[in-house]
Amino acid sequence: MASYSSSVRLNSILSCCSNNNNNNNNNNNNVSSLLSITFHRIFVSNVRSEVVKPIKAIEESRTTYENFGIELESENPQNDCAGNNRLAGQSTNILWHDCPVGKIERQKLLKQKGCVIWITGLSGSGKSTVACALGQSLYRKGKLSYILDGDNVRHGLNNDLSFKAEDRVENIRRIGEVAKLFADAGIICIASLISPYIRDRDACRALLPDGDFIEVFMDVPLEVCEARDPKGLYKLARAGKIKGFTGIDDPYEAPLNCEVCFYLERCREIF
Ligand SMILES: Nc1ncnc2c1ncn2[C@@H]1O[C@H](COP(=O)(O)OS(=O)(=O)O)[C@@H](OP(=O)(O)O)[C@H]1O
Ligand SMILES: Nc1ncnc2c1ncn2[C@@H]1O[C@H](COP(=O)(O)OP(=O)(O)O)[C@@H](O)[C@H]1O
Repeated sequence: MASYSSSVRLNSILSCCSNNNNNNNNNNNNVSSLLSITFHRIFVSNVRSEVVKPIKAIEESRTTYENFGIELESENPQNDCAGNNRLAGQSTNILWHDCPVGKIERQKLLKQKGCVIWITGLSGSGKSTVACALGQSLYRKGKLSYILDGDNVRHGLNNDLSFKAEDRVENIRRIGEVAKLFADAGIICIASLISPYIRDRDACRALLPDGDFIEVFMDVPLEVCEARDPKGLYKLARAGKIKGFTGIDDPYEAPLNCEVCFYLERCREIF
């Protein structure tokens, strides 16, 4: 059995993330090579999601839920449990403050291109495993990356959020914003979370320049994830002890046009 990390080959990720030219060259141009190397089991699609709306990270503009086109369905959709309005941006009379040292300078310093690699899939599909393998390989190549793992972020920043639909939306929104900051810092940000809704993932994509958001789908069937069940959560969900578990009694919307798809058959070749 090959180790997870040794099976990762990242030359294309590095070429995608390296900053040899400063013309903001689209990472998308390199995406094919990018993750085609990551694992032998990668399939690459060059087609970007049609769902993506052309909302871009215009620094002067605020990000609001309206940008995301999100309609929450709770009784008081605009209020979170603390009674705060989460729908509309609450910060008014604010102006963006620019610094002479920006993303381009930071990227030059780090000799890499900041971007977001967004790994989505069911619980147990292998998101964290792939995220760690990528992180290790990048580290060995001298590239600075940081993993935002859904489970881990819920221990801190997002520990006020449940798994209800509106809280998952907020979870993804916050992690999307944090990931964007990491990318702006010039860091290769690996976000690994279930992120079950297409619209939320596309909203995160729309925060970044074209090509800087690489969506990776762990296309592993529910039966396989359930058989793995490393944390025993599927068993609890089947027993009705966890309500609203993704794939059991909560939805998962598979990507329509992600950049990279890990198929189970290919996974078997390695593991
Ligand atoms: N109800 C329910 N549904 C799905 N997952 C659950 C649930 N309750 C707890 N967990 C554990 O939380 C981890 C998923 O957190 P995420 O932040 O990635 O979820 S989400 O993106 O907001 O849907 C997930 O971790 P992973 O197995 O790494 O995916 C689970 O361990
Ligand atoms: N390709 C694979 N083949 C077999 N087992 C795997 C594979 N990838 C991950 N695993 C195992 O599956 C379980 C879930 O992996 P993990 O990365 O924690 O998934 P997730 O983060 O999506 O919940 C772990 O026990 C891990 O060792």
